[in-house]
Amino acid sequence: MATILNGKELAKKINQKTKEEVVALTNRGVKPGIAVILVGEDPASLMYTRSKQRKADKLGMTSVLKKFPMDASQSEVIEAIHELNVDDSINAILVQAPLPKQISQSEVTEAIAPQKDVDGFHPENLGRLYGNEASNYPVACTPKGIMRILKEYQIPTVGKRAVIVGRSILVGKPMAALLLNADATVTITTSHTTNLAKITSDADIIVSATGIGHLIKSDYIKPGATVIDVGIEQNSEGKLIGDVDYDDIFDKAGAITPVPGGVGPMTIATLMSQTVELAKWSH
Ligand SMILES: Nc1nc2c(c(=O)[nH]1)N[C@@H](CN(C=O)c1ccc(C(=O)N[C@@H](CCC(=O)O)C(=O)O)cc1)CN2
Repeated sequence: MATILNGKELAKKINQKTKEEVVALTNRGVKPGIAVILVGEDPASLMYTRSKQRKADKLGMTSVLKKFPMDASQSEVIEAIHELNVDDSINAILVQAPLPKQISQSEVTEAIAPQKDVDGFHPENLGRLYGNEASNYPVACTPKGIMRILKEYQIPTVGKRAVIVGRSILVGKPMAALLLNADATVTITTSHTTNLAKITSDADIIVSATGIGHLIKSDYIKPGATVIDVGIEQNSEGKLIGDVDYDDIFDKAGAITPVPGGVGPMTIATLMSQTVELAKWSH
């Protein structure tokens, strides 16, 4: 039977610490501030941006939401980013993904000042991550949150085989760098990889981030493997499911993150704690 890696509980602990740090910083005249840019009306994105704002408010930070219609131009969005880049009350800026087709994720990301790039997607910050620089730069929140889960549950990475399914800038690529920096042997695959099950069943740690519901079944894992599920979608019955067929692998895996309550809450908790770090580094 697998150990359940409870991201929701760990996120609560991290949020409590973040709250204390916000109080301490605010008393020193530095109130951390986050700005979220949302383009369009995608229901999931609306929910996530609201939840980021609510959490920031609850933790005592300044929070700003800049909403643009679905047909907004890239230059309008970049203009808003330039204003936030020079706004001293804002330490962290993020543009909610996915974006409509007329807007390039990489161009808007590059417009964000690297020292305010709380998502860690700016090429300068990705370069620092791949260069394994020691500290003081932001890292993508979902992979950083996953590393915190591994640490909390004392899951070793040194010398272990890790297989990542998905190669996005949001999860797959930064996850690979973090695991490499933690001395794991890393393979990046995608849902198109030939003989995917053969590769994943060699892994001590699997991180799946494809958005394909129940892709990872028991024949994809080796006994005792740690399985991290980043996928999230609603099935035909309206139930939230992940990339991993939880019931199918439960007796075979060593540890597993549930959906919901695993990686998702850690993404938001890491976003908040990283906003505080950016505020500290800026002073
Ligand atoms: N600019 C960014 N865009 C997106 C990111 C990101 O890190 N930066 N990640 C995802 C969406 N996301 C945050 O933005 C996110 C997704 C899921 C959760 C979460 O807590 N999920 C819950 C379930 C919630 C539900 O009821 O639907 C869980 O897993 O328990 C938080 C944040 C894409 N865009």
